Amino acid sequence: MNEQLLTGTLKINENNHLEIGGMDTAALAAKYGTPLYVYDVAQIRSKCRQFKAAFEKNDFSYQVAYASKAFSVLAIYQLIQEEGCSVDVVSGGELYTALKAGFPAEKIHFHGNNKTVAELTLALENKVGCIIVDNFYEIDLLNALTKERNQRVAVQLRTAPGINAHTHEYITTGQRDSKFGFDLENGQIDQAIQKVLENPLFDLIGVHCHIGSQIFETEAFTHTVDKMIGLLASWRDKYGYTAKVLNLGGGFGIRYTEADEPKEISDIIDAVCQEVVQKTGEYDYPVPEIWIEPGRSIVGDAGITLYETGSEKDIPGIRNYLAVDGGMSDNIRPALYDAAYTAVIANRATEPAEETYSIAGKCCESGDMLIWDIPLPKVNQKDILAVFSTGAYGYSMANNYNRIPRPAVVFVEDGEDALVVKRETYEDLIHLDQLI
Ligand SMILES: Cc1ncc(COP(=O)(O)O)c(C=O)c1O
Ligand SMILES: N[C@@H](CCCC[NH3+])C(=O)O
Repeated sequence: MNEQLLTGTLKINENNHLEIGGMDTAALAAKYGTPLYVYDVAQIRSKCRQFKAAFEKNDFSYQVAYASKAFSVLAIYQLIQEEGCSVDVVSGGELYTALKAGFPAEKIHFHGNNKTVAELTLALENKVGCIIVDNFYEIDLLNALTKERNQRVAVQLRTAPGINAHTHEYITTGQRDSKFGFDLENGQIDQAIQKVLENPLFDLIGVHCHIGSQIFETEAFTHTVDKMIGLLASWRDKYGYTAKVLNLGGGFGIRYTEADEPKEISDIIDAVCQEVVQKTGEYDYPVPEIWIEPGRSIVGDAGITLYETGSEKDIPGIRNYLAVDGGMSDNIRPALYDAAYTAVIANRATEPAEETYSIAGKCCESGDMLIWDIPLPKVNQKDILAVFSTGAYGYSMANNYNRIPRPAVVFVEDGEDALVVKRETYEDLIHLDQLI
């Protein structure tokens, strides 16, 4: 096993078991059952602190807003609050969860490309810190709602900056052909700012962009900085408007497998800050606060999923399928994006690889595969398979296909474990159903 995958508190203990947060994964599987999501709390804290420290080292005003779509449950909002970060939410449901967790409303940023009146009203009623306005329809809705309520609201305008970051085409959101934000090239962003400046109840604090997800190229971020500061300088010239905030979104890549080489958080933030200083200097523009919205890079490699191994189908000369007790119902990313993961037999972690397996889920779908062709020791039934880096967009995209209950989620830290989401029961599955 590649040692690089042992991030955070992951290690192999004296029993040759994978350990996380000081807890033996085989013991966790026995205690809570499988599939089980396990999060290394220290690693989440460390990521938040790395982002913050990088901005502080550069003497920047900033907000690190955890993009909670990556993993949105009560306990994560509590943890993010403890670490002094803000959050970004993209729906009434995420907003509700954050508020229920006691997250301070003024540190919640509300996103979405089709926010409903009910969602905007919930955001206004609770006085969220900022609404990131995505489109003309939303400007009109928010215009009407702020006037009706005579309520001032801080807004940012979301732009599609036309940066084509090198990533999977389905998760690239910053390019021009995108459903998100106002186009930068065709004048729509200028129409948008003019409309926003007309309403005295809008406090336009700045501009937002997000160029995609799982990005490794620092240049994609610095290039975005150039474009955005150019936009802000043009707005100062045309409208006499000076922004307080430049929000660069999220997208910082993590290691899923040995093939991934993510940059250090501090190196990316250093480069971004230097570029901001350089470009604002060129335009003689006041250095804005920089806000970012990391999701994956905060929780992604802090999470692992534990499965129990079950049936095996060996087709000699073709492939050896090894099925686990979960699959696309708890991690849809391989099926959706061809996302690659790697894994280890958690209860025999240092045994040498002897066979090649393809890890299948238990859903009634041929595409329900978690990992193709992974070398592992000879697997027994009821071994524990630990899949690495499942903390982002795993549980949050889990579903009940085939009426498979969603897994439990456990937080571990300093040798203590805490159940933060119960395993769904069959009773939960029919909870909303009604007989005719
Ligand atoms: C607007 C916005 N901000 C932040 C994120 C978080 O991205 P990531 O999890 O890649 O950091 C996303 C998702 O891609 C997003 O759409
Ligand atoms: N859900 C995606 C990322 C989408 C990012 C949200 N804008 C993933 O699993 O990688």
